[in-house]
Amino acid sequence: MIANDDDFTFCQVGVNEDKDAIDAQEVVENISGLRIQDESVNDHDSGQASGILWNDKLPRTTASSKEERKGSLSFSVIDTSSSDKVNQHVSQSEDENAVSSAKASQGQKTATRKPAQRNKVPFEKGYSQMDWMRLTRMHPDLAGLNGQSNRRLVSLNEVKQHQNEDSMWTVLKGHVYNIAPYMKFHPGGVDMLVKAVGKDCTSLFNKYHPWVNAEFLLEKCLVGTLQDGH
Ligand code: HEM
Repeated sequence: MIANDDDFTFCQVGVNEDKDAIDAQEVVENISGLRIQDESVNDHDSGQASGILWNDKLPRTTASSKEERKGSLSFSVIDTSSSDKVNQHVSQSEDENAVSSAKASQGQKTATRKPAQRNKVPFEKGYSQMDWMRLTRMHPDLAGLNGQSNRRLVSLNEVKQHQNEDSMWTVLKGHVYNIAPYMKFHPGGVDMLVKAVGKDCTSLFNKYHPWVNAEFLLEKCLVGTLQDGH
């Protein structure tokens, strides 16, 4: 039954071991900060919530030092793919659940791994990711469209012209967003996000966090689609 134990290691947080798998899963889905790996929305949500919980106090570091730390891990996954995120989350919940039980099976590799240090900045009061989600629900025009359609084609030249306080446009994966409203909510900090303004930030975005579901996060900031060939 070791294999079964491994399958549900992170489900055991606060869960009676006698419960069957379905019960355990229900409980896990109700615990804030634990990830739910099958749904992109929840994936994104949990990534944010747990990220806030874990890393507020960590100092900001450069991308290269982040890589060094990752390289120093006994774990062989280096890139920041979604599966890496899953392991970080599992690792965290297992830490909280006294990993020191020292099971040595292969599936427990993640349990002994310390969560990677991250470059997150503490969010200001009122600027948590939950606050952002609330704002996206309540605000009538985050993109600043003033009635214009967000289905129009936008040239890169036009993107470059929007670099002021209220209107900061960027291109991400072919979509044009006004990220001005998101600035203070960005968990990586304003200083980082400001680098995206007026240009295509796709490669920067993918460098730091390819797992982030920006299509969902910035849905209400959509201004248009980047015109082919600018
Ligand atoms: C344009 C859309 C962007 C969105 C929606 C976005 C969103 C996010 C989110 C949700 C996180 C938290 C990730 C997590 O907890 O796993 C994050 C962290 C971060 N972001 Fe962004 N971001 C964007 C662009 C950028 C850009 C262009 C840069 C770099 C120039 C950047 C740098 C960072 C850094 C350094 C972190 C902290 C990384 C970490 O937690 O390890 N972001 N961002």
